[in-house]
Amino acid sequence: MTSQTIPVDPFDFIIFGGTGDLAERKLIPALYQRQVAGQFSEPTRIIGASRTQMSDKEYRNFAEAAIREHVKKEEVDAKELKAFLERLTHLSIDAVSGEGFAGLRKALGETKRIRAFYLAVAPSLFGSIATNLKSNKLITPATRIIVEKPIGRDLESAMSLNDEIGKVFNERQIFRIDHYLGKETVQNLMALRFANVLFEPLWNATYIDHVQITVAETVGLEGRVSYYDKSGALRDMVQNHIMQLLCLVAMEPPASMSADAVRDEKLKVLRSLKPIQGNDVPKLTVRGQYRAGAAPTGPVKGYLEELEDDASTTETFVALKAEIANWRWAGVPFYLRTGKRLASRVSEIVIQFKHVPHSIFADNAGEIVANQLVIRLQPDEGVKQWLMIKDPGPGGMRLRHVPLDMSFASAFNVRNPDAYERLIMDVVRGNQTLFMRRDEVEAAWRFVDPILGGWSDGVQDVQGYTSGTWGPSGSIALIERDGRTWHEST
Ligand SMILES: NC(=O)C1=CN([C@@H]2O[C@H](COP(=O)(O)OP(=O)(O)OC[C@H]3O[C@@H](n4cnc5c(N)ncnc54)[C@H](OP(=O)(O)O)[C@@H]3O)[C@@H](O)[C@H]2O)C=CC1
Ligand SMILES: O=C1O[C@H](COP(=O)(O)O)[C@@H](O)[C@H](O)[C@H]1O
Repeated sequence: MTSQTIPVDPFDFIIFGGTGDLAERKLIPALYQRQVAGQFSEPTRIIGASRTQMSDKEYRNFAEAAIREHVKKEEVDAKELKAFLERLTHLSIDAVSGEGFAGLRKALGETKRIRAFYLAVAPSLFGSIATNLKSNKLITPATRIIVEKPIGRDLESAMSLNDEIGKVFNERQIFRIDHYLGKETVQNLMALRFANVLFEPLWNATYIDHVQITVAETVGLEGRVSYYDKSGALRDMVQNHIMQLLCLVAMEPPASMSADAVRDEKLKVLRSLKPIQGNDVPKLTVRGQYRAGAAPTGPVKGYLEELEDDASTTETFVALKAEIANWRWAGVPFYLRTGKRLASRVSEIVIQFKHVPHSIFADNAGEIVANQLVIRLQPDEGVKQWLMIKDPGPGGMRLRHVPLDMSFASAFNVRNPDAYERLIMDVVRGNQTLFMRRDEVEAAWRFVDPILGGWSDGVQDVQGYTSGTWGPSGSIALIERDGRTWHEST
């Protein structure tokens, strides 16, 4: 039996926003997959809550449609689907007026069972849901609350959101989701670093020239217009997902995999980031916005046309050069970039090692290319270590650059679970290792806030880039100024 199929204790899972987009596309399909994996014990129950009045039957129809739309056809099993749908009910609850919470109390009853409240609603509702849960005596010792990003739009709002939740729940009960931490390859990064003796001695400024983190998307707004235009790529992707990836690459070995051991080390990285502020903002950051062009799926509109507002300066692309001011990383740049409507969908981390200090080979042996480790997070998850070898054959000493290539799909013939599957089960198990602690979220905002401040001073224009390319020319200039180039992500 693998860890994916060890059953968890019975639990009650309540989704506030149970009829919303996140529930439909991610939460319900993820829960269904865990049913199929045999991870639920009886009597596990799932309650969708939202203001809309609907019968249990109507909610089950909604869930079935979500599963049929978002789970591969061959993974939908009639018997499992029926058993899963029987666990589902719907309650009409208004988070603001408090109407319906008494009904929730009645439905849950007096039980010691694990109780998880997933807040898949706008952050403005977090405080009133927490207060209503408390005043309706719905919080038991086995209660957990899961909150989605965005946790604030700057340090101040993040702190007040954390305060609101913290008035009702203690930190041990709060699970702040960053779904990137639930991705298989992101967890693999920890295995690669800390379960092999090979890399750790080289994992520092003596041997590493620089690090690149790319999270590139080909999609545009996907209907999330009003959220995205108020957010932009820095808040939407860098403050959370990319900062978390950077922490996992840069942190010291934690004492154990316990939640606080890992999170303490990540926090130290965030606190060691050199601030980017004032005159450094235009030098070290690039903001871009996509224009009309060709996506892999065909011609697409520009951001402003999609938005129907030609005054917006919201960035859909960010590149920045970060530095970590500590002994391990002093002088090693971390180049970060993310954007929508880019040339291909790829998320990867590139560790660029330094050149050998001296070549013993003749000039005609060919160039010695510095070693590179490429950790591909998605798609085609895997790890590629680029090495120099001798070209086979009798032609003398000719050097060749080749990859040691480990593709997870061909190495392990198993389904790659969605991040939400792993994270939801971790909530039930009470394991917070892959969830963000309050101080981490706030430290990430402390880094991001001065950049946002610099941008809002208007000294740095948003640069247009054609959809289907790798972003604005400023992004290429940012890294080429340092005599380096972006890894060609294909
Ligand atoms: N969608 C996504 O991919 C992602 C979303 N998120 C975050 O998750 C949260 C939910 O997003 P999303 O699902 O897209 O949002 P939607 O707008 O699609 O859904 C919102 C849900 O909240 C319910 N709701 C609204 N007001 C109330 C209320 N007063 N009381 C009770 N329920 C209410 C709605 O139902 P009803 O109107 O019937 O009450 C609906 O079920 C947001 O914070 C978002 O930023 C984070 C990452 C990704
Ligand atoms: O959190 C978010 O992530 C998605 C990208 O997630 P992925 O798992 O598909 O890589 C992004 O599209 C969205 O804008 C952002 O809110």
